[in-house]
Amino acid sequence: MARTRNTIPTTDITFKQRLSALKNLPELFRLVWQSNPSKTLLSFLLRITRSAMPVLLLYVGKLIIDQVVELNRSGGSQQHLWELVAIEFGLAVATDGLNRMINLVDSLLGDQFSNYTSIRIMRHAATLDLDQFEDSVFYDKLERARQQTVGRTVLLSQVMSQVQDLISMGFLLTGLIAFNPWLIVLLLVAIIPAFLGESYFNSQNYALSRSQTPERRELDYLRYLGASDETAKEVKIFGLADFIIGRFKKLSQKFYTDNSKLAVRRSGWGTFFSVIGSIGYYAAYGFIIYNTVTGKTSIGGLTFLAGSFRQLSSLMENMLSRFTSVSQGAIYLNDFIEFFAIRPKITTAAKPLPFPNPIKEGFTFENVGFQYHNAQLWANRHLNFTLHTGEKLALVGENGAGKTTLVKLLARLYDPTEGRILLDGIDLKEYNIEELRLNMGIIFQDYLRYQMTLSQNIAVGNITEIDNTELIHKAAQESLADALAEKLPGHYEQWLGRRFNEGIELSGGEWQKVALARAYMKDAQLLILDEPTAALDARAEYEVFQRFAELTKGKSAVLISHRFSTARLADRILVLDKGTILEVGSHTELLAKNGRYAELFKLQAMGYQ
Ligand SMILES: Nc1ncnc2c1ncn2[C@@H]1O[C@H](COP(=O)(O)OP(=O)(O)OP(=O)(O)O)[C@@H](O)[C@H]1O
Repeated sequence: MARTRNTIPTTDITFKQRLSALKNLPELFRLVWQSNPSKTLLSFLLRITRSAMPVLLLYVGKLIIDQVVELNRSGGSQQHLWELVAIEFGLAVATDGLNRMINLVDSLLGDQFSNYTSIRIMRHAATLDLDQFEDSVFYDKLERARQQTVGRTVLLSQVMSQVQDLISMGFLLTGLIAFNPWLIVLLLVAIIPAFLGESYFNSQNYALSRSQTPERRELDYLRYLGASDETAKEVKIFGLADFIIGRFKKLSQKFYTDNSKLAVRRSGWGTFFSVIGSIGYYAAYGFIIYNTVTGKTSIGGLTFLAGSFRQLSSLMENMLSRFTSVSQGAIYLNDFIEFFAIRPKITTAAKPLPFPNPIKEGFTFENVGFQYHNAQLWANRHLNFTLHTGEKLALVGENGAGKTTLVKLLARLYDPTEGRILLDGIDLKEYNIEELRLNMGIIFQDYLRYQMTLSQNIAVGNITEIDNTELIHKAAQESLADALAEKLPGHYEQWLGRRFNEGIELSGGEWQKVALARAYMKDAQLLILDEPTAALDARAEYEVFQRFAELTKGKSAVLISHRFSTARLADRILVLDKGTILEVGSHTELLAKNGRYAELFKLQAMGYQ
């Protein structure tokens, strides 16, 4: 499906939006706490202790200098001086130790947090509807939520550092205010322009990166097309390398140009603001020196105040620039939170009915219509028929006639846009959805080729039976995949596909037999095979259907096939055209009718003559 371009605003993100994004931080803390409460607490305690260190070090430094000056001037015992030096040494060692512990705890916590959120994303994604995945706006959101796993870990340690610096500042400010409150004004003058600049450029960065999401996805796709085992064959045969590389170059160059323009502007303004910051610092420094020279402050006081001012200004600068990235991270967090706020529309009723076992009447389509999200045309319309218990129904029709969509509706991968589907006279929506799917064995034409072992590939049909070797072997026998298992060096434990080292690639027909075995893993009441034999050779197809007929005796089945040799085996055939039912009947009835079915059947038969 062609994805529409996401309508992302490329305008600036205002300061207000930035502030309001901070409301996401409690949610971040909640998630961090959930991923590991004890490490979160430890990190917090370590940071609080660490935040007292700068002011303590400066203060002890002041006492040392004043003591040295005093001893120089009037002599006396040096004991107190050396005690102070020992304290400063202890503080310096403790600061270093705390830094290392904070880094360690943060990185361990970050890893756990990242795993925890990745698992939450997968869990939530598993609850969502198929059509939500097919919606490009949703897809972009999912992509950003996924990409931001690392970003969120960084955000976490930034927020923690912010808290730590804030407390450090509180300590330092107390000292500075006690000396002269005007120094605070100088501090603000030095810092605020830099903050506004940072804030502006960060919002530009965010808007740019957001607007680039669809292109970034295309770049990833091109990277995959250009260098992957799955695509190599077609890329070679069609000589697509230059085409793909050309498109990649064009897109990546555009990315580079947009990003570099912004980076250059940012760097220019950054230099300007840092000069302003230096002016503010030296003005304050001069003021303190003047006070020292005129005897209002001791030399120890000079080092303490100058040190405090320098540290405060760098802390404040750090905090303010970190604020912009924290708020930016918080805005990104929106995507994450919004992703979790998406609720599936296809759900189980509040008081679901148990799935009937056995099914008495069957599935009845009552004027069912379905239109895909963003599609102009209806994929199915005015469907009225009953799939009776024990009946084998074949769906035939040209490409795009709506056959696969019809079975997706049966499995409630989508709900009808109009009309309803009844099971034993009751709306399908009233039944437990998990039970419904448990009672259906479906193999789609685009089934997955899991890069796993043969036995796992079969077991996915009923994953709760993954350790039931007997059942897996039986399913393989029924789908003719057992001969394949014998042939493979690792038999049922043979790794399939080429992605991993010991993997062996299968032929299309062999894969299909493996996929078919999945349908036999469950004792399903309804079997749906969507073009199950397209890749099988004539003998295999004949055998598969012989067995299928035996194995599904008394069960309902829906077969989608373009091969009339397959379709004719069904009790009844539904001929679909542009989503609606054109003809219904058995093979003989439809031939006698001499309509579309007869026409297509004769066309195919002619091909064999
Ligand atoms: N995920 C989708 N989003 C939008 N439109 C879709 C989607 N899947 C199918 N369609 C459209 O719905 C119509 C019916 O598709 P469907 O896959 O049901 O046809 P089909 O009869 O199974 O075709 P085929 O024989 O080619 O497998 C087609 O026009 C197709 O373009």
